[in-house]
Amino acid sequence: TIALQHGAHGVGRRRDAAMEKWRAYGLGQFVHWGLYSIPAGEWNGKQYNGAAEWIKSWKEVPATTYDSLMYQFNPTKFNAESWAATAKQMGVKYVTITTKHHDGFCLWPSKYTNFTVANSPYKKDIIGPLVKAYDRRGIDVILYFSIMDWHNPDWRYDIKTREDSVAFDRFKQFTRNQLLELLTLYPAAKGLWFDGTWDKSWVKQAAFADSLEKEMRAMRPGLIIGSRFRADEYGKRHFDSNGNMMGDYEQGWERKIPEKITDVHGNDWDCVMTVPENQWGYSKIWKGHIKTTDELLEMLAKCVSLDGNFVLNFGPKPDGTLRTEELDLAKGIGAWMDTNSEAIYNGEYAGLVKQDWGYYVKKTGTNKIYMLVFNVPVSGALNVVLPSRTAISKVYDLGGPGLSYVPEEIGTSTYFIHLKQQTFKRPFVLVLETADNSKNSGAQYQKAK
Ligand SMILES: Cc1ccc([C@@H]2N[C@@H](C)[C@@H](O)[C@H]2O)cc1
Repeated sequence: TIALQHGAHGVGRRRDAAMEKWRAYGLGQFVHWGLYSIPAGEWNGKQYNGAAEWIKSWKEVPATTYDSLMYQFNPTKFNAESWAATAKQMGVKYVTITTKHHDGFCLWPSKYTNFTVANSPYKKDIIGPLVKAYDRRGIDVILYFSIMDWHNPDWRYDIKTREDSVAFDRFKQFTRNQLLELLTLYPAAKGLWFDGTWDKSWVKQAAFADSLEKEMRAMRPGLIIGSRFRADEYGKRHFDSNGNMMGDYEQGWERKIPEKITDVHGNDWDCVMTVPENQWGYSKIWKGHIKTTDELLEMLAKCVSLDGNFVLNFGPKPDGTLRTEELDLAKGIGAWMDTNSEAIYNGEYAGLVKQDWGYYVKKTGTNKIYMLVFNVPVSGALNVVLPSRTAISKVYDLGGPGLSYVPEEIGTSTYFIHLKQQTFKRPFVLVLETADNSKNSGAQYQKAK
């Protein structure tokens, strides 16, 4: 291994209560809201074909004109309680909220810049009410913060000259000031979700970022920070020069999901996902495929089955309301979670052979296995292969307590669970209770004929 001053400071998973709680969340919500929500992907009647929250980077958009959107920010219908109630009904356990995106506009009244809600017609703090509304419903809050800040004249993409270095030193102090300000103003926040950290200017700040991370963790014991915040002294991001993960969980799964357990290297991780192909901020027109409730439920199941959390993005409208499509998805996911959330919360990788019918989830600390079924085979027989000397002692359906199943043993620790009905309208969950078979002779299952 290479001697590193600013590499990963912990190897393996954090075992403290705060991180164990994060690991158990299963389902989260992302909220992208800011000035970009006003143009919503359109400028002078032309469609921006990138992600709506990146419209300031479009050559058609003069930066100063974009920044004057601050004088239009007046979400008269914003109600933090209704956003949090929607999230609660959906069954999310944590929410990640943009405090400042790349454009530099702050949704809290920062005293380190004028480019904040305080100088908009709305005037009031947005972050405070959101933290309160979500937190009092038992939904933990994570604050999204973009290091890259297109509004701040001291921002640099790289540091080439003395002048760059002087300016960027000011920028680093500004960044530290804003982060300590956020932690001070919103002590209920459980973590920080960093973005905008890929440019050389920041990647070169291994020492500064490392000491800032230490300072923030000292200020807020248990604080959760992902792998995207800082690079090591060789510029390695997410995983340091010895291959150890930076931060507390892997933040690489943006709009993509790992295929198999070896893809996640035994680390914690979350997947952040958009409803359309690639829009985080509110976009008037959603082009391409819009994910359905069942698609999103399958993504959720896949993430939890591979030891991760699934975080679905909402892009509220400039008036502060949520768009219909997102409200409908929240309802659809919430309805499924009402019946099946037991298979999502406190779930982890079950270590069983993956089958075509769906995903296994093991309840942390138990021998309870959930089968989240998305693809019913024509045969109606769900194949289950358990570790040798393990038997199924009981199977039941989370959705219908009356329905029970008798597994047919077709080989050593290998079963078919025969489904009685043939049509299923919704994904469903079977619960397996397993027992050590080595001493068990009277297991309740049919011997193969
Ligand atoms: C190339 C790229 C950079 C930043 C992003 C930001 N990360 C997401 C979580 C959104 O905030 C998006 O704007 C997306 C793609």
